[in-house]
Amino acid sequence: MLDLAFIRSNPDIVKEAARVKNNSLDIDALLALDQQVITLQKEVEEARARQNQLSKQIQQAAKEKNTELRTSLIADGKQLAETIKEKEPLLNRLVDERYNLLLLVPNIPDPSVPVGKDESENVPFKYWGEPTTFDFPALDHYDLMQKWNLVDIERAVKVAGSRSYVLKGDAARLELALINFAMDKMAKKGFTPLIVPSMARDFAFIGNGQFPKGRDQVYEVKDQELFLVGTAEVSITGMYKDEILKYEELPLKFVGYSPCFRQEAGTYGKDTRGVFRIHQFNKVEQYIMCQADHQESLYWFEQLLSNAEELIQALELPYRVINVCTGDMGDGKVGMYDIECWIPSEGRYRETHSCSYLHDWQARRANIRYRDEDGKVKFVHTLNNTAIASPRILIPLLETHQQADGRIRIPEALRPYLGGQEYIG
Ligand SMILES: Nc1ncnc2c1ncn2[C@@H]1O[C@H](COS(=O)(=O)NC(=O)[C@@H](N)CO)[C@@H](O)[C@H]1O
Repeated sequence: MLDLAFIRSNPDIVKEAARVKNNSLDIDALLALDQQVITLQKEVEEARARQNQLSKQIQQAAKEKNTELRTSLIADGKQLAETIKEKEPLLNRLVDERYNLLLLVPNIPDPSVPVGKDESENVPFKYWGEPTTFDFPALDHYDLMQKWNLVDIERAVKVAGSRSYVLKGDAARLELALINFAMDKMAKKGFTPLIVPSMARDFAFIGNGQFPKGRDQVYEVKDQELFLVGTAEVSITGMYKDEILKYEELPLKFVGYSPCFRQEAGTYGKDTRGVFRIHQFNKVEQYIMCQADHQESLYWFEQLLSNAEELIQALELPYRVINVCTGDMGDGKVGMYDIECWIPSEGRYRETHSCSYLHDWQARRANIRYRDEDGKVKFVHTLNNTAIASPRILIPLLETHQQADGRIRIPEALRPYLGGQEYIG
């Protein structure tokens, strides 16, 4: 959410942000509604002030035994009370309506963000490692997993329907190794490990930005006022709702693990083979709350990116980093880099990590503030990036490290988490 004062004084900037983000919100309609609220607010306040004045005059008239004046003042008071009774519910309804529209206002993308309509206009700007080639017939991740009995999709689908999977044997151990590896690495960098709830109340989704717009992607726990998170980011934002932190506490650095659940509405028929796009997965999430300063946010944005790069390099996976364009970045972001790992069987890079900074767009929605060194209360800035998301990361991992004899080499960095094991198969 943006500061209403900012929207009032910069309608064109906000309209341009909506345009480049394919956001259809009518900013003029929001501002017209805002004007209605301001006018009505003034009328109700003036009526209240008049009421206070009247009650003093009525007391005065009573003191002076001026019955005639007192009677007419009381009649005025009744008239005023009627006016307030009629205007107040309307004012409250319009304030709610305005709030619901404010939730749909996009953040302003940084000037460095490429303007584009969709992911085809994202801009790759960094490559690491050469795309893997093989001098033997290489298998894709699903064939590899079946070869080594690492997955059972049929039985998972029996239990949970489409886009489900069972990780078996070394794949199950590999996922846990990756999660521990990521948590350890991030903890060593001073990020506080968290294992957060995967069920959260609606205010956490509103605060994080998944509600109201992305509600169709979220599973609901029936009759419980609870929803399943698609990322630990939601739970962490919700944890700090309505709090006022001290600037000395900032930056808060979390590495949060949670099972993640996504309806993947609108992706019917896309990425249906294997475990690329599924309803439930596990993710280790980097999350930062820092002081409300653009340079501070940029610093942590770069830090979160390089943390993820370090992890991927340790897994020896070729990747590239792309600057996500306005049409693909979503409402809340100021800037967003995706990391895409090379998938040999597809002969292309595919997203495995997503790194964003949002200034105070989330913090304003979740009302997370801090008292700065001058004692001024401000909304914090928030940022997030994937550390590891599995099983998607298993796809480049298994494919890239398959050997001519069919076995899969385990990168050095993971071996301590697998009892020193060097190969799968
Ligand atoms: N449906 C899915 N199936 C498997 N993996 C997924 C799915 N959705 C997202 N992911 C993984 O989770 C990563 C982060 O998801 S994201 O929506 O892009 N971004 C976030 O959730 C942010 N909180 C940063 O992690 C993706 O890059 C991808 O690796």
